[in-house]
Amino acid sequence: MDEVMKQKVGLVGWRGMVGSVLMSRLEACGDLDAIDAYYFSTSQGGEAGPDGRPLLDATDVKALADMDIVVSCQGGDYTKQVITDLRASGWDGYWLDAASALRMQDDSVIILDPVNRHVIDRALDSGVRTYVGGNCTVSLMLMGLIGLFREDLVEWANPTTYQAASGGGARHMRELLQQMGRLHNDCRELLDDPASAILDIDQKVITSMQAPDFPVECFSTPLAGSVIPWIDSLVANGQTREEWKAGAEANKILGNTQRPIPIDGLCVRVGAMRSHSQSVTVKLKKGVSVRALEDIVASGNEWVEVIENTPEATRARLTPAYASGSLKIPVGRIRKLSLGDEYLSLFTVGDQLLWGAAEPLRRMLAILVGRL
Ligand SMILES: NC(=O)C1=CN([C@@H]2O[C@H](COP(=O)(O)OP(=O)(O)OC[C@H]3O[C@@H](n4cnc5c(N)ncnc54)[C@H](OP(=O)(O)O)[C@@H]3O)[C@@H](O)[C@H]2O)C=CC1
Ligand SMILES: N[C@@H](CC(=O)OP(=O)(O)O)C(=O)O
Repeated sequence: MDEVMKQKVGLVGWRGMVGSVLMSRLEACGDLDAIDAYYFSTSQGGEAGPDGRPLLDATDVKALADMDIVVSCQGGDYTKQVITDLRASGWDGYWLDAASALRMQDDSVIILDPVNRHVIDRALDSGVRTYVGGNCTVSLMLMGLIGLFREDLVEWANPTTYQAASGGGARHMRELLQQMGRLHNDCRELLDDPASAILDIDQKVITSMQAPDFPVECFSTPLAGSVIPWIDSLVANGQTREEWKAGAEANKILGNTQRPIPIDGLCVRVGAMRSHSQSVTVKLKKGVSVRALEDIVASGNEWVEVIENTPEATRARLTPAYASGSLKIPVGRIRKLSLGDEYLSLFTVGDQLLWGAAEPLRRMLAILVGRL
């Protein structure tokens, strides 16, 4: 029997942070064996790639056009640099992208198949060729809350996020740790002395944070021991781009083109490493018991874990420390607000490099090669 021809898949950005997570998932899930992988680089063309063959030049449109599928984790500037010429060359392969550049275009679909497989399948049937991973916070919110959206219970949602340093990229993660180390170092002597006064230690921390040589090149301000209630640029009405994405992207993912659900809130950077958390107030369309709501949330997908609303369970399993490095989507603190029976409060966490970036791409590739 003839062996089925494997599709040629160009991997761009595979050695970056998101790309590395994607590569390890492709390997762990056996997807690499199902494709004919070609490795590209914007800076190391010609050097040996991970498969021993020379890396292809990621800006070479002819080399890209030889692929059936291109998966890019290289960033939006790269996408903008090549996509127009690539499409203009007549290439009608599938472009899968982690960057936001093409997300809101009419001819692209935002991929999060446990949430919108129906949207993806419809797009594939109608010949759509561009599939883009969603913003990490948006994807993680929908992974946790999709049960509520499916039951048509959400009148509006108001998330407040607690976003990890990894959302800014690898350099930001390093800077957070440098800041933590600097704070510890500057108060170490007092900290080691059990008789020292806590306010003296605290003064050392304040002085350290405010020192002109405190490392703030990436965040522009201390994050360790602090929070930053601003992510990305200003768009309009005082909203940041990260906040704008919540409503715009979530409704596109859900396929709510006619009647978008209002989703807006505040995005905050905190000193977590790679898992984003968010506290969401949901205005329900009708009063439903907490017990029933827990079941509905749990039914969202196989990765959701409903966490009992107790201090023990919350501390053990509703934290970045628990979710990081896994596909788990814990959802907890599920309770009604004293504002009324239709006001639901909950908290959810997820690894922003997995469901927030690499995993939707891996799964879309698996869909395209018939593995999912
Ligand atoms: N960070 C995040 O949380 C998310 C990021 N994204 C998207 O993914 C894009 C890539 O993000 P991210 O993975 O964080 O970016 P990285 O900076 O980690 O990697 C991007 C590229 O930098 C080049 N590079 C240069 N020096 C090195 C080095 N020493 N080690 C590894 N790579 C190096 C590589 O390209 P080359 O081989 O061509 O030189 C690599 O593909 C973002 O621009 C964004 O659009 C999407 C969702 C979340
Ligand atoms: N902006 C996100 C990370 C990110 O890359 O988002 P996007 O894929 O929408 O550009 C964060 O800072 O946490």
